[in-house]
Amino acid sequence: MASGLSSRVISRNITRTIRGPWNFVAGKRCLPVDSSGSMKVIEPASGELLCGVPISGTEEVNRAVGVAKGVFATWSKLSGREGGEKLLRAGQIIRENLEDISRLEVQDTGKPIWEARLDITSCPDALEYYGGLAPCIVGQHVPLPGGSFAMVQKEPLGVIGGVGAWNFPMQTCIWKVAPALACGNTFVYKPSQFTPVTAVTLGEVLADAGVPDGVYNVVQGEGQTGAYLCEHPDVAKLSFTGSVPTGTKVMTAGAQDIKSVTLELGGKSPLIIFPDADVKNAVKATLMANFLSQGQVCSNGTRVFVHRSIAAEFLKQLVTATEKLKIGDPFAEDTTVGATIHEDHARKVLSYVDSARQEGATVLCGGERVLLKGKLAGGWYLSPAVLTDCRDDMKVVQEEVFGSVASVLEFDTEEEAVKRANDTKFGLAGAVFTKDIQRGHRVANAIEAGTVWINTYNLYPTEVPFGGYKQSGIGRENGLTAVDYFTQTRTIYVEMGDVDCGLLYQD
Ligand SMILES: NC(=O)C1=CN([C@@H]2O[C@H](COP(=O)(O)OP(=O)(O)OC[C@H]3O[C@@H](n4cnc5c(N)ncnc54)[C@H](O)[C@@H]3O)[C@@H](O)[C@H]2O)C=CC1
Ligand SMILES: C[N+](C)(C)CCCC(=O)O
Repeated sequence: MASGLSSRVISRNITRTIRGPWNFVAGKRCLPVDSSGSMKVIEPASGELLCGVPISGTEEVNRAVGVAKGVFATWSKLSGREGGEKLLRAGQIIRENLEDISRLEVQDTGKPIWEARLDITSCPDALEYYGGLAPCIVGQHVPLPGGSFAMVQKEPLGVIGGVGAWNFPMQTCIWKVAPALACGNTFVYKPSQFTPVTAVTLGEVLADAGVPDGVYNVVQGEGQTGAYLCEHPDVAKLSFTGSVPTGTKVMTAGAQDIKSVTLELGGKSPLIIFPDADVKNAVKATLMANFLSQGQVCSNGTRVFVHRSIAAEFLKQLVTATEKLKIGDPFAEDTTVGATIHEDHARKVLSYVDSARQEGATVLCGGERVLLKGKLAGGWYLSPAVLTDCRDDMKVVQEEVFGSVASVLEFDTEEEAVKRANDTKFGLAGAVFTKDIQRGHRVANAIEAGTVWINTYNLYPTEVPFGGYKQSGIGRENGLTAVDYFTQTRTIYVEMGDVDCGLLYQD
């Protein structure tokens, strides 16, 4: 049979406007069967109502999990090539609709359109990677004494419950769904209440790609809906992205039924710049490490350790580059800073700048609300902040701000920089900037984090694992490693001789 990839006859049923219904169960958009009210979703760019979304109750979560459980037997029995081909096709559909989906993501998140295009491009990257990998998810044959042998099988877990954050809505969802489905699992996902849109778009994409109804489902709601999903006895595994306090709750819920749990949590990552570094590249990386998506990125390198000998020059270049960032309409092609997700979060980010000032930091630029005109007047636009005169014990240096606030700290020796870099409860990421290859590797190996970049920042190709040390999480997403987190191992022992039971049996 011809591969779906060579065929251009794929129907396109993607909803391109902000329009409900917002649940996706059994292969179509639908209303929840029970609901405890409606969420008002605000468009970050304007502060105006984007849509109202009914909150799914226990009955709806039961329905979605039941549907996913019902189709598990069919989906998990497909060969890797049959299932994988559908994921490849889904990737192709997203590529062909990239602009429309990116625009939905901008409306939902307030991030600049050029960034949304990059985020959405990473979605087919993941679908294609795991679609291609699916036929290679195989077990082992283990020869044993006397001609006996064992088959070690990689088996899916069952229904996966996914809960996501608001900063990378579709990417976060697909990083979970693509490997989970490639391993033969089915899925129920609850997006963040702030960004309900593109998880539903993914349902339409997968349906168009021929993924059977019920393999992927979406329920909507706040923490309570997430909790129902995590506590559901028929959910085999939980995969969560969000804050540490909620991650703790998800893990606690999982503990009740001994569910496997993957957690992608927060960070307070170090970016260490040595005197031999290329300063322009270090400045570019510092922008990437702090100001993408309005600073709302878990892996951000918000503790910028700069060697004292180059600190003045580095700060000069960093402030110049930061002041050139263009705050504006997220849909404008030249905008580099869009809207913060919502007012409460913006106020929290600004409160960190205030606390830094009170503790003695100097704000070299930014850290203020910028009022835009017309339709954008209600959005919360914050100017990216660069802080100096920082100390390790300041609140802004200790806690995850999740906003555009870079704290610059000076250091004298490599040993000191590494020690201070690791003095945190988090361990998601880090980076080292140097032209000295030995030092680069030595420091990268000493940083206690799941990802360390040498001479760059915030790149996460699908091919490489991503996840945290310490309180930044458990488990890994992406790469071959993700397969281990969405499968379980069954050993079948085949006896080829007589049963040897020692002295137990006497002829
Ligand atoms: N990956 C990361 O590092 C992220 C960190 N954050 C941090 O968390 C702060 C709060 O942001 P939120 O979106 O409110 O993050 P959150 O961790 O509260 O929520 C993340 C997701 O978990 C759901 N949830 C909440 N309570 C739950 C429960 N008991 N059981 C299951 N699911 C539950 C939420 O509805 C949402 O979908 C941010 O200001 C930021 O500091 C937020 C998003 C991502
Ligand atoms: C990989 N990344 C950083 C784009 C998204 C990971 C989760 C997060 O920031 O919430």
